[in-house]
Amino acid sequence: MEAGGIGLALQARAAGFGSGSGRRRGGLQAPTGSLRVADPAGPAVAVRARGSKPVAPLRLRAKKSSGGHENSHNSVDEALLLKRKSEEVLFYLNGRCIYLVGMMGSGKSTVGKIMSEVLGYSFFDSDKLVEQAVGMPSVAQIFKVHSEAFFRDNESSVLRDLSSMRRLVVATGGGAVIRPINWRYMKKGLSVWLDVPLDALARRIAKVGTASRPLLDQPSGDPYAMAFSKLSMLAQQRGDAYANADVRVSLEEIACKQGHDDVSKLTPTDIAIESLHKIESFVIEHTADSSASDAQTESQIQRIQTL
Ligand SMILES: Nc1ncnc2c1ncn2[C@@H]1O[C@H](COP(=O)(O)OP(=O)(O)O)[C@@H](O)[C@H]1O
Ligand SMILES: O=C(O)C1=C[C@@H](OP(=O)(O)O)[C@@H](O)[C@H](O)C1
Repeated sequence: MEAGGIGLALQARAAGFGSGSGRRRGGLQAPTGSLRVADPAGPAVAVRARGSKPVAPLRLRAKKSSGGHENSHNSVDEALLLKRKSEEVLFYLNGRCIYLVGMMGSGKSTVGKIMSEVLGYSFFDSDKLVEQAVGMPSVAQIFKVHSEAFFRDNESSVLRDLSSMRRLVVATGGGAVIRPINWRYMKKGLSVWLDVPLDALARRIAKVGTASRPLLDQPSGDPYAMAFSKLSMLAQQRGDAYANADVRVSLEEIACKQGHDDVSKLTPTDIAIESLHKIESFVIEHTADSSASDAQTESQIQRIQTL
């Protein structure tokens, strides 16, 4: 699927609104739904969950991204480096999707948009797709009106539907890594963990506020201290879940390579370049013997399932 020229219709019936044809999980009616890719060059491809009944499709234009960060390109050199790297990586990717994982505020959306732009991929933010599927304006409201479990069910449905598509960069929600089934979907493409120190995350979150992130939302207190303490707790609960990603992009490592130790000096473009570089190395290493690497991926998924 090429960026820009694709209309994406999200047909979804949210959990609890349906007639009982979906999976059951934890006492909830699991969501059913589908993402439909309508390619102007050909017929619409419907990827529908078995038993799901589509209702009024929501039209969602795959966004051609603009980077979205004031300081995304430091210099012409950086932009050229990014472009050159993306051209190399495209060859190896062969249409596979990229899933960005990482804690809240790690830059999945910001870096993901830059990557999608240079790769000519479409960008999707899975939180936004969940909001559309459920028909609510924000994740915060979904948590409040329904529950976290309801949100997670819908998140899994969105990832399942995305997993049958190609040429996407997907910014996943920070908690998508906790469900093994989501890894089965994400392993259809390449997953990239943006590993950002908690201190930097808390500083970013304190700057933008926590209203859109219900797990961090606090009515009072010092924004940085509250964000730091909640993020630390979540990081501990999530343990090694992020490390299931195919590649890890450590901001501390990038800063170190640049000869300093201040991750706040790194631009989203620096991080996008490093992500592409790591993806390239991973793919080269794992395509040497593709049948062996398929088996490796399957055994990795089995390990995740049994954790
Ligand atoms: N490299 C960076 N340096 C400084 N701020 C950043 C960087 N990357 C992202 N941000 C900012 O941090 C906040 C969270 O970024 P976002 O991309 O929304 O994270 P996520 O999608 O992982 O939750 C945003 O305000 C964004 O502008
Ligand atoms: O870490 C998490 O559990 C969550 C992260 C959020 O996404 P971002 O990582 O994009 O903020 C969003 O999915 C929800 O608030 C839960």
